Order: sequence, then structure tokens, then C-alpha cells
Amino acid sequence: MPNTGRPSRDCHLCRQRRVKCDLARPACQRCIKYGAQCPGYRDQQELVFRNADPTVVKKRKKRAPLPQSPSSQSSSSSSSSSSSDGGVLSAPSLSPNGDFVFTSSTDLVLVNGANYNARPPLLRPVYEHWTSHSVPIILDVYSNLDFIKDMYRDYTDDGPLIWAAHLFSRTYVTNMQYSTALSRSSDSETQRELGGYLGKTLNLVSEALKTPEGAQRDDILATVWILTNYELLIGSLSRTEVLSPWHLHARGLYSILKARGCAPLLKPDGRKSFWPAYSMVQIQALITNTECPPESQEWLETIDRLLPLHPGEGLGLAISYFIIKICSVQARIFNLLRRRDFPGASRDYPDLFAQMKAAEQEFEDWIEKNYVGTHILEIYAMSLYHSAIVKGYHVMRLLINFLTHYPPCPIPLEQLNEDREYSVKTAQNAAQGILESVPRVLGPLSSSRDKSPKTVFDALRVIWPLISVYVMDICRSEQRLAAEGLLFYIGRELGVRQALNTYPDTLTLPAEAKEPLGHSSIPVIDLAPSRSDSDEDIQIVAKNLYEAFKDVGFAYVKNHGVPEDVVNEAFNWSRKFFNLPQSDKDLAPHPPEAWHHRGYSSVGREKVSQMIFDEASIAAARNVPDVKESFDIGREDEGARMSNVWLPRDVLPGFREFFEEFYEICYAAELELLRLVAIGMGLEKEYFVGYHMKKDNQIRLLHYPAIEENLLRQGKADRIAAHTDFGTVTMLFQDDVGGLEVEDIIEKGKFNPAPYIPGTAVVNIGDFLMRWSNDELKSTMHRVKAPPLLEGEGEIPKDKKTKERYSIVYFMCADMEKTVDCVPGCWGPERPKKYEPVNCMEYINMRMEALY
Ligand SMILES: O=C(O)CCC(=O)C(=O)O
Ligand SMILES: [Fe+2]
Repeated sequence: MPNTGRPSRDCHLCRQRRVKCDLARPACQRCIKYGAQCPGYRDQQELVFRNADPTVVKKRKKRAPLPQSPSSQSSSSSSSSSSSDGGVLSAPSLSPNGDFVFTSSTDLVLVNGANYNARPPLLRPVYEHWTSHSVPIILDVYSNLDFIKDMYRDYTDDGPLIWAAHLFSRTYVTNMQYSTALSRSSDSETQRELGGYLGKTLNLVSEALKTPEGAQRDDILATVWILTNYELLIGSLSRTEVLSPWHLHARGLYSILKARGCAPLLKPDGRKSFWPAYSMVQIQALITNTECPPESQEWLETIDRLLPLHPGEGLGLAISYFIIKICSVQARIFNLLRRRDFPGASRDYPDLFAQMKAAEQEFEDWIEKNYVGTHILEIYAMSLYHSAIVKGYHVMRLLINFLTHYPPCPIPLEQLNEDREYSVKTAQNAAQGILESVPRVLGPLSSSRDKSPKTVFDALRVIWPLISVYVMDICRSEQRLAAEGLLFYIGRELGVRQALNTYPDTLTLPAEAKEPLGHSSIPVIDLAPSRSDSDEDIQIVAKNLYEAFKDVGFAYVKNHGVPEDVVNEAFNWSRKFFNLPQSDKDLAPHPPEAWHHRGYSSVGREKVSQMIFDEASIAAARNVPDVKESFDIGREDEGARMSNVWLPRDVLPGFREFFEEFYEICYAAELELLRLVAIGMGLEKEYFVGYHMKKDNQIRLLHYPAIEENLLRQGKADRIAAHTDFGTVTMLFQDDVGGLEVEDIIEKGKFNPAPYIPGTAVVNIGDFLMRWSNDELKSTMHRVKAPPLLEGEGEIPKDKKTKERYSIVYFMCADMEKTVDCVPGCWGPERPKKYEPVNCMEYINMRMEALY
């Protein structure tokens, strides 16, 4: 058997008979027809890859096939097999270094004593240097690209393709062998071999490229393309470092394509080798936010002209045209953002958005007219299309965010918001397409996952799309998590290291591009889909809520279950109440006992403080008054621990009735939310509901009177000082005055505005649930300050007053008599409970004490 080149892939019997084998598996049809039992294929025999000095390999190449192990020739072999010839070894002496074996075409197994012994004796090990299998490996890897096979048949034994095959296959074998380890830099022999192959490949390529004919050689183009894939195997690509080797090879591909020009595209082989190379070039443009090569148009038009002869290229062509347009839009956006060019951005925006949509439309029109099948190459192509969508709309959203910070922008804010919503939706749909394609490419993620060389190629192709889902925060968090899981699998199990090298966007962009004006990172979550019959929809809403509460502790909730007119009516009653003369409001006074939290508290009476229980600290906190007045309402039934303190009925008729009803409406919304949180945490749906049966909740009407704005800005007065809520969950309705701020989840001490978003309630986790969940869900600090400064607003005139603010808060609390222990799933051997069980009433009392 020669060391390199073209080992026959035929089954043993066909080879012996010198007839053409149809390569069918598990048994070839020819054998079946002859009535013989097909003895199987060469790669089904056990094969031990062994390290050897490459120079030995070279020597062997020149000789006739030897049935001899290289270990007998090479003193540097790491394999200390006790037998040196004949290829048959007794079991125990095999593979002391954990060499590789093939047990079937789809299985690479690391040998260890235990599983070797378990193997049937029929499978005889064949001893050869692994390089004799590098070509079969690469052919298996690229079995979807038949031109690669032809090339290995047509080009010389010692050509660049052979050395690239050694390089790629050796890396593949090493990665698979140590797939879960990060690296094996200590394996100097492997490193030396790899260095040798890389050097040899690069030399042969650059030698060939010295002549004009060399650039025309399809094998040179294919070799450089294999090199870009090799860089992914070792994970050398850094998206933003354009000097990293992957980028150099991708640029090499471009310069070879450029030197070749259109002539090779007129020949079938030239076209076949063009596509993989060109798609790498396009990927580079996508990654680096640059335009596709200017020659693209010419190349694609040439391809287009001969399309009737190659109809299978239609999809690739349509996607390539699409990517050219996306790259151009992206490059223009980056140009504007990098220069922080507000006027340019607002001038170009309508055109950029329209271009993007037009490109999308054009592709969709193509799809309508053409059939896209389920061939693996079509699936890859669609994934690439989807990743261009994700990337394109991610960048578009940056531009939209940026523009919201520019008041002179002539595009109305509503339009920008609508476009942002469209961008997010489209990107998320595309991300879904990517995620759904992966199991079709790699097989279901089950324990019997195929780890044959072919899957490495499949994995290489889905890496881009998955990385784009993983790193682009336009995708939903559960999509990004799913992408992360798949990338881990590809990196750790399939040995494609690039999957573990995903870099967050380190591009320096203006801060305005990251968030739209006035938005903190609080997600907006629509509950409406959770009321459908679809279990999947319920799960998604629940997961989104859970993620928001885990990461931020806050969410804007749309369709929360309290109808908009009811909320408006509540604000009307609240305004009526607080507008009563002071003496009337004082007819429903908050009792003197701190724990009896009902009735009216006038300005300055209550001081919220943050988990401080000692007298001195409470006194200190009282120095800065909270300029607010409030009215608290609780459950009305006989079992209530605190009775409500209502106004005499004739003072504000209808007020009490309305809020008694409002209380029930809020409670219904509470139950829905609690169920979703439980589902999101993987608990039984009614888990939290069971602790909230008694309606031990509280409604709080808040009024922050107009006040000298400078007092608020200078910290001489507060509306409500920074605090966390102490119940289970809080639902807050606010008016459009602004001023609510939520602590940044990363930069502690920094507070981001949480402005009014029409149709939403602000929902946040309280300390009780944080403790209950062993700190899994976050109770985040928030406060009410002066509304954010308007653009261009500098000094506030001395006696300018802020607008008065109204808000209505519904605090959900667990039943007073219940004692809670850590929620199941939030603790375990790796995560001990941080808190003792606590009784609800005791807990609330402790917190109330600090208030007055
Ligand atoms: O009025 C607001 O917007 C915030 C109220 C609040 O955080 C509270 O009462 O706990
Ligand atoms: Fe609060």
C-alpha cells in the first residue's frame, strides 16, 4: 500500500477481483449480486495511527509498499509497540500512548486497554504511518465536494494538496484524540510534524504562485482553501485581527481568484473550485464589515451566463448576490458609526434600510420561483444566508440605536422603533433557521453522534452561522444559549477548535450604537403568546421572563393582564385622591405602627432604606427626605392581618370600590406571572401560586409632587431612594414623566433610566424571591430621580420645578403564615443553600421596621 495518494476505496473483494466496487455500505451491491458476503472496506479495519518522523514517511513513499511498521525504522516514534512487522500485534502491547484507531468509517475511538480487549478479534490492526490515511480522511471530510476527489486523482503525489491533506488530517486526528483538552502543546513530535507539513504546503503554494500558470491551477486554489479550514481546526481566527492566519489565507484566496479572472469560470472544474474559495472570501467580508471584492460582480455575471448548464449553482449565486449587498450596507454603516457621523447617518439611513430590505426581497422572490431542496449543500447555503441576515440586521439595529440619540434626525422615533422591531424579528427568525438546520447537518444531538471525518466538514460549514447567533445580541437569549451548546459540541466533541474561540464584538463603536436613547437593558416581554395553546410559546415566554429576572431582575411586560383602560382609571382615581385637601387625605392616616402598612402617608413620612436594620443607619438615611406621598391598600377579607384604612365613603365615593376590584384584577395577573416564572425555572407550574393563595399583597398609590429639580439632581432630596423591593415580585405602572432608574447589572452604582413604555408594566423581583431562589433571580436596586435631562439641556434654572409623578405599585407577597426554603433546582451539592428557611411574616416585619 503506498503511503500517500490514492488508496483504493473499494471493498476488499472487489479490489481482489479488480472490478469496480459501487462502494455501498455496509455491503457492496456487487458482492451481494455475486452471492458473496461483502468483506467490508479498508477503513473499517482497525487502523492505528502512529507518530513517526516525517522524513521516514518520505523515505517510505519512495519505496515499494512495505508491510512494515515505521516504528521499526524510527527511533523517535512515540509508539513503543512490541511488534514491528506483519501488522499484527497482541492486544496488550498495542497503543501505549493512546493511539487512534478506526473501528468503523464513522467512529474514531481512543484506544485504552479496556475497550481494546472488548473488541472482536476479527478486526485486525493494520500498522502504517497515519499519513497513508490522510488522503482518505480528507476525501471523507470533503465527500460532498466531488471535485476534491478528482483533484487528488489528477495531481501529483508530492503536490501541495498532499501536504495540505497531511496537515489537515493530522490536525484532525490530534484534535479528535485530545478533543476535550485545550491543547497538547507538549506533544512536540506532533507539533514538529505539523510545522513541517504547514511549511511544505506554504512553500509549494508560494512557489506555484510565482508563475502566472501557477495561479491558474485549481489545486493551488483548493490548497489555500484547505488551509483556511485548517485554521478553523486549530481555532486561529480572531474576527477583528485581520492579520491572523485565517484572514491571511482568506485574502490569499481573493488574490488567487483575482489573478485567475473569469476564464476558469467557463470550465466546470474551474467553477467547482471557485465556489468554496469565493464563499470564504465573502465570509471574510461579512466578518470584517467590509465590501465584497469589486470583481465579484464580474465573476458572478460570468457564472450567471452559463447558469443553464449548471442549474445547481442558482442558489449559491442568489446568496452571493445577497451577501454582496449586505456587506455593502454593513460597510457603509460601520463607516458612519466609526466616525460618529450623526448627520451622515440620518441622511443615509432611509437608503440603507431600503437597500437591506430590497436585498432580502430579491432573495425571497428568487426562492419563490426556484425550488430549494434538502441537499446538504443547500442547507449550508441557507444557513449562510441566514447568518448574513443576522449580521446585517444586527448592524442595522446599531445604526437605529445610534440615530435615536440624535434629536435633529428627521426620521420620527416611531419609525425607528418600528424598523428596530422589524430588524430584531427578522434576525431572530433567521437565527431560528440556523439552529434548526444544525441537527439536519450534524444529526440529532444524541449520544450516538456521528463523529466521522465527514461531520468535521459539516461542522466547519455551520460554524459561521452558529457563531453569528452566539455573539449577536440581537438573537434571543435562548437562541444564543442553544448556539453556545452546539458550538461546545463542535469544539469539544468534533475537535473544531474555532467553535471554542468565539470572540465578543470588540469593535470600538460609539456608545450610542449599543442602546437606543433612554433604554436600559431591561427586555420587553409580551405575555400574549403564553395564552395560546402552544406549549412551545408558553415555554418561550416563560424562559424569556426567567432570563430577564435572572440577568436583570426587571422586565417590561406587555399584555400583563391588567387592561389599559383599567390602568388609566386607576391613575384617575389616584390623581383624585392626592388632589384632595390635606385634611381630607389625613382622614385615612397610616397607623403609627410601622407594620400596619395601610392608608395614607404624607410627604416625608416614609423613608425606604436598603437592608439597613440598625438605628444609626436608619437615622442617617432619613436625612435626605423622600418627597412623595402614598396610599397603601391590602386584602380586605377577615383573615387579613392589617385592616385597610379607607377614607370615609362620602369623601371620595367610588374610590374604595374601584381599588377593591383593581386588587382582584392585579391578583389574576399575579397568578399568571407566578406560573410563568415557575415554568421558566423548570418547576411545577403551580409551585409559586401555592404560596400566594391568601392574597397577602399590597397596592401602593404614589404621588411625587412637583419639586425644585435642582434639589433632586444635587441629592438634597429624593423621590424614592435606591432600594430593592422586599416581596416576591412587584408590578409597577408608571406615568410618562420619567425618573425611574434601575441599577446597571454590570456597572454597580450606575443607574440607567427605565422610561415609560406605553402598554407595559415594569415587573421586578423582590428580595424575598431572590432569597427563596438562592439568589438565582435578582432583586435589583432602583430609585426615582429627576427625569433624564433632555438633549442639549445643561444647567437647570434655579427654581425650575420637575413635573409631578404618579405611579401605582402592586407588590406580590407570599402568604404570611408560610415558611419557605430554597426553591428546588436552585441548590445542590455544588451550590449550597445560602439561607435558612424563613417565615414570611417575620421577614416582612423585619423589613417594615426599617421603613418608618
Ligand atoms: O414610583 C416608582 O416608579 C417606583 C416605586 C418603587 O420602586 C416602590 O415603591 O418600591
Ligand atoms: Fe421599588
